[in-house]
Amino acid sequence: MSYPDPGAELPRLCFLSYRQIREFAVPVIAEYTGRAQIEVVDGTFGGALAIARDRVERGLADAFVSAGSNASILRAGLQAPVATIQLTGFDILQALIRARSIADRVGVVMYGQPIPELDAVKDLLSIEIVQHAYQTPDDARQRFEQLRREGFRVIVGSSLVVEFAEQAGLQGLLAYSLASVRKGFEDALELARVARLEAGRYEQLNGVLHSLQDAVLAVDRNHRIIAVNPPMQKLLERDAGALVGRPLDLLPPELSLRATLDAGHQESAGLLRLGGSDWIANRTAIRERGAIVGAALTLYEAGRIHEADTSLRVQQRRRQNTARHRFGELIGQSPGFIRAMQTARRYAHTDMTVLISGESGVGKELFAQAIHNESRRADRPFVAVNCASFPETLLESELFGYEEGAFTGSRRGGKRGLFEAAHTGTLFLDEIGDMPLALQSHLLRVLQEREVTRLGATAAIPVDVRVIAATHQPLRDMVAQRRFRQDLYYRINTLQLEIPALRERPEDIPSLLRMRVARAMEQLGSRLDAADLLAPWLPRMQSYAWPGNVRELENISERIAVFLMQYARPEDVDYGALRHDCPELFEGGAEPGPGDARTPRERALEALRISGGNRREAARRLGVSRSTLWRWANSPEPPSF
Ligand SMILES: Nc1ncnc2c1ncn2[C@@H]1O[C@H](COP(=O)(O)OP(=O)(O)OP(=O)(O)O)[C@@H](O)[C@H]1O
Repeated sequence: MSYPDPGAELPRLCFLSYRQIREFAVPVIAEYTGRAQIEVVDGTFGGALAIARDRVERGLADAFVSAGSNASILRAGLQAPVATIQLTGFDILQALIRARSIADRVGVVMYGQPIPELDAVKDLLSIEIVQHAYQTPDDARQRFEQLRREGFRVIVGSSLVVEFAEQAGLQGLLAYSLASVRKGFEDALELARVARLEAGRYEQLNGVLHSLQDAVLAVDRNHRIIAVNPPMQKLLERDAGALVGRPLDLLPPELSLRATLDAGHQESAGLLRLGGSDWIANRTAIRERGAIVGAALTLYEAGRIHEADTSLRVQQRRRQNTARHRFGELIGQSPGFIRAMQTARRYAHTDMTVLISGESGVGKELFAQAIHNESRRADRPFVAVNCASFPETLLESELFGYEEGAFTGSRRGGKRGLFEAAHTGTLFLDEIGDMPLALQSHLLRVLQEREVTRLGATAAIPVDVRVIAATHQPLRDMVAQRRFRQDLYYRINTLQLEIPALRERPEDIPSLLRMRVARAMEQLGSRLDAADLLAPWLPRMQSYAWPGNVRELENISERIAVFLMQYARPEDVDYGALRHDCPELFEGGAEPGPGDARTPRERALEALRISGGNRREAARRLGVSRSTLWRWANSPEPPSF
């Protein structure tokens, strides 16, 4: 017995037979040197199938060659190609001619069915021929014994029968011809070639199956497992050997593919719990020419989908939902501003809802971004929405998303809302006071339950979002007027942050102006020094009310930069001429007139004098709060900048 080299490139054939045909085939086997590796195995005593299975399991044979009953047994019991050495009528004729020279009574015992043509041959050869067919080796022996008892001395037959004859001292003649043996080997070679092609294809598919992170299992139409990849083996805590070929019923009922196999029922994104984890399950029917021949189950760990979802959201955030500003970029040294910064920094380290209040343009969004960027959510999305800039219905679908078909014109596949987009990050709700009352109830529900239900959907999606809201309106007054829901007010008002108006912190004006004018001049290509040039205007700027706060200051800074561009040298600047470019700075009323260079303290004292000491009136005249008026009036020195 010779074992072929498993790494060989040549097709590997396994020739399983009884001794007679084995010995007879030796010259044919020799012809295949260089074309195939042939292992010759003794298949006597019904052990052929066990040997063949072993070769299949160890991957040592691409195809098998055998004859008679052995071939039938292999075909029935082996998941591998089997070529049969077929007897032809010509083979039998040749054997009978040889037999005629020895005796005039010849017995024929063959595997399978009796050969009808033998009766015609009998007359032709003018000898007595009695034929029997057998199905099993025992059957073969009985048929042989019967002929022996009947006095037949020469028996033509299969390898097994020839062996019986020799053991009994009779003349046995093998019915096979070398041509039939050769044909058997040729068939086996062709089967091996096709099997290798299929194995290659299978290996590729198997490689794909094995490289998948998802757990995959497939069954044939008889509910037997035909494929199972490593993640599925791990999940089931059994290796492939213990699963492949076994009925699916042995596994937990959650994995059943019965409905898919029986009725073609497909399932996508079903949820099941197994091994202590949640899994998303897909069930698909495997069809061949329309008929269901098997089914496959794919499981994705729900946690992984979450991760993928988060990373997708993070990527999207990189594109659009990013907070750019940090505390380090905020300009301001006034006590009020520094207090606000310190408070905001403390808030950044919590996960609580913050309500930022302050006039328009004071920097509420800037603070919200800085809080986000200093929080543990810094590398997660920051999504900002201005509640005042959407009509009610649109704002609702923007915030909460909608399901496909939720309303006429809704997008296919639906749309996720900003709450979902901000998942794991921060949602900045600007101008929350402008949110319609009906929507306020919806928002409150989402904040309390920490899950959103898209419009038109039934299932809620859990969201982990920190909310920062901002308002320029007095929300408390709005609650009293029933324009803002009290319960929502208390829900979002957990941490309060008040950003003082710019006129209440004139100390911040010079640095903000210098910074903005310098940046604008640089962009315009001017080499003049903004800081020096601005100095003569500063008292005026500090006494101006800045109703648009820092946003207005930025706007005026740009106009100043354009104004200064017309001068080549600092000494040429006509300071009074700015009145034409920035008339608001030079308007009268409570504001200082043109050329007014008074300090805030002087202005506060003057206003108090005019108002007869009435602080409320003086503050109103100056456009500042009473506390600012008090601070200005009590500042010993003009504010430094
Ligand atoms: N302390 C600061 N330092 C630097 N820039 C600032 C500062 N405060 C505000 N800004 C700038 O002023 C502009 C207005 O700020 P922001 O949009 O944050 O104000 P807001 O209070 O949210 O306004 P609105 O209420 O109108 O939405 C922005 O360009 C911002 O960069």
